[in-house]
Amino acid sequence: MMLQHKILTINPGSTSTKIAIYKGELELLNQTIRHSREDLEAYVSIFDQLDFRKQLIAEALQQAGIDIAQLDMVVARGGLLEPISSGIYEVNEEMLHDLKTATLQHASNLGAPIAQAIVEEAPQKLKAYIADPVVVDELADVARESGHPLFPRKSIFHALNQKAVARQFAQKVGKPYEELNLIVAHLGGGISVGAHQQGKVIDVNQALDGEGPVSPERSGTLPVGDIIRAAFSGKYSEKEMLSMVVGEGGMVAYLDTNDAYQAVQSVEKGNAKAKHFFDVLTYQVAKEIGAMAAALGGKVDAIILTGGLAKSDRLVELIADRIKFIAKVEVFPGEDEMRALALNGLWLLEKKIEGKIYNPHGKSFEIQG
Ligand SMILES: Nc1ncnc2c1ncn2[C@@H]1O[C@H](COP(=O)(O)OP(=O)(O)OP(=O)(O)O)[C@@H](O)[C@H]1O
Ligand SMILES: CCCC(=O)O
Repeated sequence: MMLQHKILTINPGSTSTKIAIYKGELELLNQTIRHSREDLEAYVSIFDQLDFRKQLIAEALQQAGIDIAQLDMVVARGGLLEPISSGIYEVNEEMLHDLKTATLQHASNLGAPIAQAIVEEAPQKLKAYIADPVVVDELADVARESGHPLFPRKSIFHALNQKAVARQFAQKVGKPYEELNLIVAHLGGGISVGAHQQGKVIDVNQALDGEGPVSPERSGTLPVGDIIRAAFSGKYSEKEMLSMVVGEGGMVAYLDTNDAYQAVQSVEKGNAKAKHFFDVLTYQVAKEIGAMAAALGGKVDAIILTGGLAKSDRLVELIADRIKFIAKVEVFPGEDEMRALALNGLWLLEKKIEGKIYNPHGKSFEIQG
């Protein structure tokens, strides 16, 4: 029987806020509200954009004829919280506090507070949730150390899309996700490569500002001694150094664009610089996949390529040629984070999964109903 729950999903990004409405698994609305650089520059911190973005969502819903009184749930993308296990979490005071005071700024920090503000305005009893935020942490103990006890590794990656495509693959091959060993490479503005061992991401590069392959907007792993010397050279401010790592690193630094689609097109037209960059990017992605194959002890059922860059046959081929000796390569081009949020909400409403409580000072507890 088709269930008819209505769910609003919200995904705040650096230059846009995406919203979608699902009725059961059916998508009724999927809209990207774009924010100009000038609009966002008016706000000192990402959190200051809360009312601005919430208001735009309210207007978009009104224009689409969606009444929040008809919603059964609001699910948003989670932000840079304390490390937590995979799942769907009800928005609570601790979560809102941690997001407001988060050291790392990321637009997804706005997901929970926007969702909460919307449910508070609803005439009916309505709850706000986040699902599989970027801080999902299932690292194996051996994967937690870096090379210095002061700097343990962190699990920050595209958990929402990685888990969603891994589950889609599992469904396709008719096996539970929890029985498969998969390597998932999310190739977007940032790149994360995760080792999924029987349903847990036991190792993954810290894709926000720490490790991994070069990507369209991020530098990935950099030679740390050279970075320290540059930071203390007096030539650069902290802000400039950080933007070399995220925002103005990677392809932006090499090719002066964050548009990988256009850059790949220019390779077809003979742009040697762009060709070299993508040879490097695909080489580094393949190396990271090799590392994750070792993390899985060589037992790999499949390698999944996903994200915006996986829409390019050229890039997929360059990566696949180097790693197909490990396992078969599956491609899930683009990302479907809105659907992944909605499905988490649906599974909760249908009681197929249980909601969790965000409580960073203890464990996550299952809640009733
Ligand atoms: N057909 C294509 N070929 C190559 N690159 C593409 C193609 N389509 C989109 N892209 C590129 O994919 C990138 C965006 O990917 P995606 O939408 O997964 O990233 P994002 O959501 O902005 O960031 P992130 O995935 O890190 O959250 C852009 O650089 C875009 O130009
Ligand atoms: C790794 C953090 C998620 C993102 O790139 O947006």
